[in-house]
Amino acid sequence: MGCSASCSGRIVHSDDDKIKDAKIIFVVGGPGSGKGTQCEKVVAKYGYTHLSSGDLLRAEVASGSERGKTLQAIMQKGELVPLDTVLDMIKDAMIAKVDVSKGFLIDGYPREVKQGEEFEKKIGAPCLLLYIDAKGETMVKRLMKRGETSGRSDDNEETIKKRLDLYYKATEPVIAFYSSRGIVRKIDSELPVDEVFGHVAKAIDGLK
Ligand SMILES: Nc1ncnc2c1ncn2[C@@H]1O[C@H](COP(=O)(O)OP(=O)(O)O)[C@@H](O)[C@H]1O
Ligand SMILES: Nc1ncnc2c1ncn2[C@H]1C[C@H](O)[C@@H](COP(=O)(O)OP(=O)(O)O)O1
Ligand SMILES: [Mg+2]
Repeated sequence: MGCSASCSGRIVHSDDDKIKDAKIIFVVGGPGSGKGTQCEKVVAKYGYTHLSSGDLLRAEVASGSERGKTLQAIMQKGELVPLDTVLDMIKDAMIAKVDVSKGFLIDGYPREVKQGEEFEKKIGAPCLLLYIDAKGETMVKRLMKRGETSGRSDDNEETIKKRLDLYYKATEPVIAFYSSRGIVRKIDSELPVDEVFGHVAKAIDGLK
């Protein structure tokens, strides 16, 4: 299903089939928990493709497009951008890389259960969810520090508080949703970066 014979008679898999069959890892955790930090290390060790929804959105903002301006206003308030926007961006980015990718780290998505459901309808199922867990006060401290140099308009005290509240309300239920499927690995991100990565690597090595 979903395959078609090309003119030469070879079986051709559509882009949709290829991304559906890719190895997909969701990386979920609060703002400042260390998702991006760990993803970089996974890329270095395993060669997976790192797709951060936040980075994709910030690239759109940086392009100066009309859509980028709308997105910027939402992100500055610490709110979630519309589901379709972020899912389309992720899907396009996956299609662009699927032929050369060993697997995908989807960082910062899903941010709510509905995003997970739509991802599975339009793309495919994850084989692992890395739950990067840190205390609220740790996340705030890290983000305030990151804000000194990040240039991110959402790394300020007021927006950080809103992002954290939204994380607890909307994103934590994502973890319960996937726990029942047995694919969640909880990673203690209070530890030093390399120790955190030791646990991340163990979770990835446990994949078939
Ligand atoms: N295990 C850790 N210990 C101390 N600081 C960390 C750790 N992981 C990340 N950080 C720092 O916390 C900040 C947020 O990390 P980042 O990876 O950008 O988080 P996220 O992508 O989840 O928002 C960064 O400045 C990073 O250097
Ligand atoms: N999956 C998603 N759905 C809706 N909005 C998203 C999103 N991912 C990112 N955004 C928007 C809202 C976030 O507050 C902002 C920054 O996201 P991020 O870079 O993933 O933050 P962080 O890495 O600090 O957790 O971008
Ligand atoms: Mg990040």
